[in-house]
Amino acid sequence: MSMGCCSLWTIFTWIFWSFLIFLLILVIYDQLWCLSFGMTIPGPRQIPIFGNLIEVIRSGAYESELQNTKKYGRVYSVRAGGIYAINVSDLDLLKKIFVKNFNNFSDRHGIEGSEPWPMNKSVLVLKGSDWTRVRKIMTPTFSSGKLKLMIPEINRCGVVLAKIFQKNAQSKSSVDLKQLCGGFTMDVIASTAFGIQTNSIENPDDPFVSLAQKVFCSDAFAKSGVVLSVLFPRLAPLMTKLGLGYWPNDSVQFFVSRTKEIIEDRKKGINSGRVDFIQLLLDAEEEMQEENKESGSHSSSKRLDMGEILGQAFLFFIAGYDTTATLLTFFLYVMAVHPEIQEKLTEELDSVLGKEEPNYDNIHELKYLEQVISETLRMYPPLLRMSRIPSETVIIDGYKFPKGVGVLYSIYQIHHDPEYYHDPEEFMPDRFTPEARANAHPLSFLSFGYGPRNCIGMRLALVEAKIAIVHILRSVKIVPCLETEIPLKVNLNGSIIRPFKPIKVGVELRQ
Ligand code: HEM
Repeated sequence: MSMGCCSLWTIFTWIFWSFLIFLLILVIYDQLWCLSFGMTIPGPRQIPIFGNLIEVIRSGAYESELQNTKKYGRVYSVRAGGIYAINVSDLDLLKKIFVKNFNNFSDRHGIEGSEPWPMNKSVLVLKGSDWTRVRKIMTPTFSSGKLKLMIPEINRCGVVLAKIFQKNAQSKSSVDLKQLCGGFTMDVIASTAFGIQTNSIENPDDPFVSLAQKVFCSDAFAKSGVVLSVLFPRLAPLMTKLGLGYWPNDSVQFFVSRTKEIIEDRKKGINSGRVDFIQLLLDAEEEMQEENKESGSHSSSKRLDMGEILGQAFLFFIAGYDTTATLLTFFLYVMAVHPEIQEKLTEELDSVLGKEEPNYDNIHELKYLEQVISETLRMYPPLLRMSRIPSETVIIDGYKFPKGVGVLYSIYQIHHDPEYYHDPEEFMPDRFTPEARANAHPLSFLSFGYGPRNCIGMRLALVEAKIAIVHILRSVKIVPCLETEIPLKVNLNGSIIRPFKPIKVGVELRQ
C-alpha cells in the first residue's frame, strides 16, 4: 500500500518538474524570440507568452489603444501573444508607410497558415508578387463600366428591401436593421458575384444567408484553436487543418462547392452571358490566355488558377455582405436619431432625382447623401483596425520597423481623435463638404484604407448603399421606437464594429 503511494508520488513529482522545465524553456524561447526583432520603439510592459493580451482583454482593445497612445505617443509597440506589432496613429508617418514606402509595406500582417484553402488565395491575404498579379487582374472587374452593368440587379434588390420596410410600416412593427440590410447585401452579392438569385431579405433560412452569418457570428476568441494560434502562431496551420480556426469549415465547403458548380456550368456555356464577378474573373483568365498567345509568351503565371478564382469569389461574398450591411444599418440608425438630417436628405432626393430610378450617374449628384454616408463611416467604420507588415527592416522618421513586426492602424481611434475631428462624438455631415475635406489631412478618413492596397470594392459598396437608401427613404420615414437604443453602445474590441444589441427602429409610410 505504502509502496503504491510512494510510486504515485514519484510520478506526480516527475510530471510537476517536467512541466516546470517545459514552461521555463518556453519562456526562454519566447524572450529570445522577442529580442530577435531588436525592437527599439517603447510600449506597455509585456509578460512572457501573453505579451499585452491580458490587458487588451481586460480593458478592451480600443480603451487600451487610447491609454497606450496617451502614455507612449502616436507610435508604440504592443504584443498579443505571438503577434508583435507597432501601433501607428501619426497620419504623416502612416502616409509614408502606405504610399512612399509601399514596396516594403505592400503586405498585410496576419497569422501564417490561419486561412484555410481557398481563402489563403484571396487578394486580402496574398503577399508580394502574387498579390500584385491577382490585384491587377481583379481591378478591371470593379471599373465603372462593369459596375454600371450591375445597377439593374442592385435596383431590383433595393425595391424588394423597400417593400419590406413598407410592410413593417403598415403593420407598425419595428425593424431589425442588420437583419434586413444584411439580406439586401447578401442578395446583391449573390447576384453580382455568383449570378444566383436569392431572396435572403424574406428568407433568412436560405443556406447562403445562414452559412454567411455563421462566418460573422462566430466569436473568434471563444474558439480554443484561435486563442492557441494567437499565442503560438506556429500552431495555426494545424488548428486550421483541424477545423479549429476562425473560418467555419461548413461555410467554406458550401461556398467552394457552390462556386465550383457555377464555374463548371459557365465553362459549358450555361449562363455565360451574365455580368457577375465569377464571369468577369473567368473572362479575365481567357483574356490573359489570348494575350499570352499573341505575344508568344507561354507564361501562365499571369492568370488566376482555380484556387485563386475560388478564393476571390469567397472573399467577395465575405467582404461584400457584412461591411456594406453594417454601413446601411448605422446610416439608418442615424436617420432615426437625427430627423433634421433625414428631412434634408429627402428634400435632396426629391429635387435631384424626382421619381427617376437611381443609376450610376444620377446618384453621384446627391452631394448631401455623400456627406452623410462619409460621416456615418467616420463615426462607425465597419472595419475597426487594419495592418501592414514590412518585408525588410526599415527606419522611417527615426522609427525602426523590424522585418516580421506588423504595423497596426486603428481606424476607429483615428476617426474619433479630437486632434483630427473636433467634437468627434457629434454627428456632423458638414465635416465632409469639399471645402472641409480640402483642409483636412487625407488620412484622417480611413474607412476604406489608403494607398495601392486600399479597398477594391469601395465604389461597389457606395453605389449599393446609395441605391438602397434612395429606395428606402422614398418609401418610409425612419423614426426611433421603444427598442431604439439612444445613445448607442458599440463593441470596439474585434476587427469589425458590432452593436451590443441588435439595432431596431420604427418606420412610417411616406405620403
Ligand atoms: C462599406 C463597405 C466596405 C468597407 C468599409 C470596406 C473596408 C475595407 C478596408 C478598410 C480594407 C483594407 C484596406 C487597407 O488595408 O488599406 C478593405 C480591403 C478590401 N475590400 Fe473592402 N470594404 C467594404 C466593401 C467591400 C466590398 C463590397 C468588396 C467586394 C465585393 C470589398 C472587397 C475588398 C477587398 C478584396 C479588399 C482587399 C484588397 C487588397 O488587399 O488588395 N470591400 N476593405
